[in-house]
Amino acid sequence: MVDLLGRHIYSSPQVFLRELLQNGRDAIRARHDLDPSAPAGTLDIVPAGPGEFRFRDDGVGLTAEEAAELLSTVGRSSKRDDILGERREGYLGQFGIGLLSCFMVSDRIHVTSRSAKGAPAIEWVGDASGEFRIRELSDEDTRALPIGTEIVLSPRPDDAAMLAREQVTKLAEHFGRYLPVAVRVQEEGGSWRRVSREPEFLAEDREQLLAFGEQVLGARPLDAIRLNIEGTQTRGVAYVLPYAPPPGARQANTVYLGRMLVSEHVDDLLPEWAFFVRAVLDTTGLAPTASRESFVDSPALEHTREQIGAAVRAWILEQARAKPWVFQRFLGVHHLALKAMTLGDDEFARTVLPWLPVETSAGDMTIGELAERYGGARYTESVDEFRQIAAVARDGHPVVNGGYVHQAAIMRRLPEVLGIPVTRASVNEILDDLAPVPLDDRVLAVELEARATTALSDVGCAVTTRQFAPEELPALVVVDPEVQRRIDREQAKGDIGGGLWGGIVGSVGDLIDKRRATDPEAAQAAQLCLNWRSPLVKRLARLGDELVLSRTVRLLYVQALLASQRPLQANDRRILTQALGDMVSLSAGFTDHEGGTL
Ligand SMILES: Nc1ncnc2c1ncn2[C@@H]1O[C@H](COP(=O)(O)OP(=O)(O)OP(=O)(O)O)[C@@H](O)[C@H]1O
Repeated sequence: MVDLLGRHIYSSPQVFLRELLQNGRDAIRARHDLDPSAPAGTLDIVPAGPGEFRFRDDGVGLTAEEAAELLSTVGRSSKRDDILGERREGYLGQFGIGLLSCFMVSDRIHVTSRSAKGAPAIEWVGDASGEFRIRELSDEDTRALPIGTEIVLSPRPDDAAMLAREQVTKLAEHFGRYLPVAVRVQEEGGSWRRVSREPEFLAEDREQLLAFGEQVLGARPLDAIRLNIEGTQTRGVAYVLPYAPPPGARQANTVYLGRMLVSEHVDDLLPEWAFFVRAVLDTTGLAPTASRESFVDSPALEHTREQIGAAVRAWILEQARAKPWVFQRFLGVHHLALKAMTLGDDEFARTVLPWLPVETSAGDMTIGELAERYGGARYTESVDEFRQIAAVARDGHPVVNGGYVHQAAIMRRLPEVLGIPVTRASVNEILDDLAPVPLDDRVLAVELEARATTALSDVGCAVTTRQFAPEELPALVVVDPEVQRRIDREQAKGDIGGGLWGGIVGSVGDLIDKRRATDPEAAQAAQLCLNWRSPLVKRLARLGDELVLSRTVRLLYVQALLASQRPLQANDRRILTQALGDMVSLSAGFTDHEGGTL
């Protein structure tokens, strides 16, 4: 029996105290059902020390007949509706096995009980081998006993610590601190220490509620959302975490059943997306499993989960509408969760999206501000594209960086959800977007393009000239995303060498080459665009010295690569070093071809 309980039903012998607390609390409840004027109810625990462990309640007690039926038969319970087989409302027990958990810490269970129904008191003794005996006490002995039940356990030497004061006090607090009856543990000198109290997580006072949240989370919560799900009589609070939980961390919600602790790690009571809150709840309408450490998956549980989700969602909407400062703090910590929520929920998206900040080429702003100021938006699919485009995007048409997690998907939803027109900005369009060189300068510019393209012939980069702001930016490198991918693949091919991967990567590259042969525009995809507004570029166009022009163009190319925040490849670094060396030699008037790099 002990083995069965310990290994298959209960996770730890500690639960014996939970089962005793629960039986005591149910007995008090049953006495009140019989007699509403009965005392409020007390559970007294005398830890084992010099004497034995005693647990006393002033509940309904047991008659000889009840004890024989209920205590001596596994699975018999007075708290179950025998016709429906369901737990009776207001009671915690239902399975008829709880008392047996005491065999995990003691070989013998000794029960003395006097029933509120007026029968003679009884003594019931059961031992772990399955033997039990029961006897009725004399009238005199019955009169000497208070109404209620006392359970005495004699610890096995191995389990002595489990029944001693320190551990018993800890367990009584752990499981029973919020029971709606007085739970007391006897101190060394004989006085009583009360461990039960009103649940802080149901406190009316907000400050008290937040102070308790701080104890639960180890840091002050961003806010406390009160929960009250009437359908399953579930009440409590959801604390908004002030930090982002580690990815993949399981939810850890604390749940009480009829104010008795079920678990501090319930992970299926909240919707999955609500990982940024931690709930502390009391329920009476959900059914526990036999181990009493989680809840049975049922429509009631599903309903509760949905209702909690709705409350958390309503809280977010309320902050977005009425408390922008709280919403900003929330966003700072949980923006990923929030973005994910807007993808699947239109109504939520409609309210929250205007408040969501985005990075644009005209600075950070919210989607609402973007729509108000510019009437619409352009966005990129990647951070890389954004960097290239942002450098030259005109003020009237800012571009949103869609490269962050969920951002591009959110941008695509704006027309449908908020009616804001949105277009995808692509690198290919940038050059078309830029102003052409003035007519008077065209000839000079075309000449410069040809000379500069020759200077960069080894890197395969065509050069164009356009006008754009700011004039301090002399050049831009514009790389078609497909070309960028190809460059990366070539790089990978070089790194990997032959072998299987080299072969696969190589054949993908070949496919692209074939496409390019039939698509002349694609071949032009990587370009260096010189800024005709830059005084440096204009001077360069009038420069007669081909060598200085070539080295300057190569330096501008590397500088433009750096400006687009792309890491330099080995070849780019070689160009930089060589061009710098050459420039130093040239400015020193050094023209000897033998020793230098010229
Ligand atoms: N302290 C007590 N006072 C009065 N009756 C009790 C007491 N403890 C147990 N009983 C009776 O014995 C029955 C069996 O108790 P047990 O703890 O084995 O199961 P349970 O409380 O009914 O259900 P569960 O296994 O879910 O705890 C109870 O239904 C109750 O009627």
